[in-house]
Amino acid sequence: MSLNKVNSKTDILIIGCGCIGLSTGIVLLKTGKYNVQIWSRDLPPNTTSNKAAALWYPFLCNPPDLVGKWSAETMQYFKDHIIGDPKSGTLIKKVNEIFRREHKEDPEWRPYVQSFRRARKDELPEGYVDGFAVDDGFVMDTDMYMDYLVQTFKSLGGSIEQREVEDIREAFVHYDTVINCTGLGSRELFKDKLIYPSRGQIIVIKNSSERSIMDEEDHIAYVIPRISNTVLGGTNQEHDYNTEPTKQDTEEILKRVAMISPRFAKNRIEIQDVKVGLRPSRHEIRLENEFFEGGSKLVVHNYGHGGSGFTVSWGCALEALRVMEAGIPNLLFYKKQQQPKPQSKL
Ligand SMILES: Cc1cc2nc3c(=O)[nH]c(=O)nc-3n(C[C@H](O)[C@H](O)[C@H](O)COP(=O)(O)OP(=O)(O)OC[C@H]3O[C@@H](n4cnc5c(N)ncnc54)[C@H](O)[C@@H]3O)c2cc1C
Ligand SMILES: N=C(N)NCCCC(=O)C(=O)O
Repeated sequence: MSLNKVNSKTDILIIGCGCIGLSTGIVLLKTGKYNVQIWSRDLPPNTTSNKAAALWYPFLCNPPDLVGKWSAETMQYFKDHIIGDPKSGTLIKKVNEIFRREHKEDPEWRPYVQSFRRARKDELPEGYVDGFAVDDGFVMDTDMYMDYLVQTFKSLGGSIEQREVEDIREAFVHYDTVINCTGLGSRELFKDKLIYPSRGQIIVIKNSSERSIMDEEDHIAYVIPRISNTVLGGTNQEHDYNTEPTKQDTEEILKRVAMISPRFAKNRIEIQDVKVGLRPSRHEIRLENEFFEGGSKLVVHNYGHGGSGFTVSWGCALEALRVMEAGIPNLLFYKKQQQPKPQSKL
């Protein structure tokens, strides 16, 4: 009994076309063992992923040890396969996280990131006494990067269909193995009430700046320079589903950013755009197998990346491949179990 196979490759469906679904699809296609199709209700640029800042730096995401491992693997993957390609919209940019109070503890992901160091005094704006630094951090011009992922996925033979899945059994009609990269959509599709929105608003401006700088100690303030513009942020309103920007949040963000980067206090800021995204927040990333229909169908869950989807994307994609390949033999076993027993001749 074999799985759905065409041209001796196993057919896999991915639900979701955000940074997680696309990264996972690319990793599967690069093995040469799978035909991969994506079904997704929204396509770039209309995904949460497209609303991200985005830079490499763990944030609002757990569990800490795995996020550290997957963040480091993602940084290495970017260095090996992406940053050198100008079409990717990525740039190496030092990042500083700064604190108004002394911060004795290093971040939990420190053991995984060799380039981590403490900030120098000259990197701290007035009123800040401590900080972290990652000199080989990098940023993504999000829409450019998302288009790059779509093009890479398609160039490897992947196909994308705009299609909402209301019941996972729709997918099982055509596929034995499905990878769930629906982010916040898992709240409905898999009735996972542990995943909820954390609303983030950002401002896109013309000015650029030489580094990414963030204060996330008591509130959120960040400046993230990109190729074509700079992102100022942000907010983190849990269980808030409002996807419309508010004037109040814009004013709050500008006030907070002026404190971490005085140049924004002095210069007139030319706002190009204001965006809102709902981070898929969960107490921890769900990256595991779940069997359905008596074990004859496999769903690999890969969702709940909170404020770090881009930062852990490739580490999680590689883990999803490993988890899926550990699950498929059981699928075959269950399918064999369900085959009708040959009638005895006696
Ligand atoms: C303001 C803001 C700034 C951020 N900045 C950063 C940053 O600097 N660095 C970083 O690492 N992360 C950042 N993030 C977090 C990052 O954006 C998310 O972690 C990431 O986008 C999650 O990716 P995803 O693919 O899981 O989700 P999504 O991008 O939401 O993709 C989910 C996909 O599944 C589809 N889908 C859902 N349900 C169904 C269904 N039933 N049927 C079919 N399709 C379905 C959706 O249409 C969508 O295509 C930021 C987030 C926000 C809001
Ligand atoms: N430590 C961070 N990554 N914060 C700054 C980037 C924005 C972000 O991740 C979000 O708003 O979710």
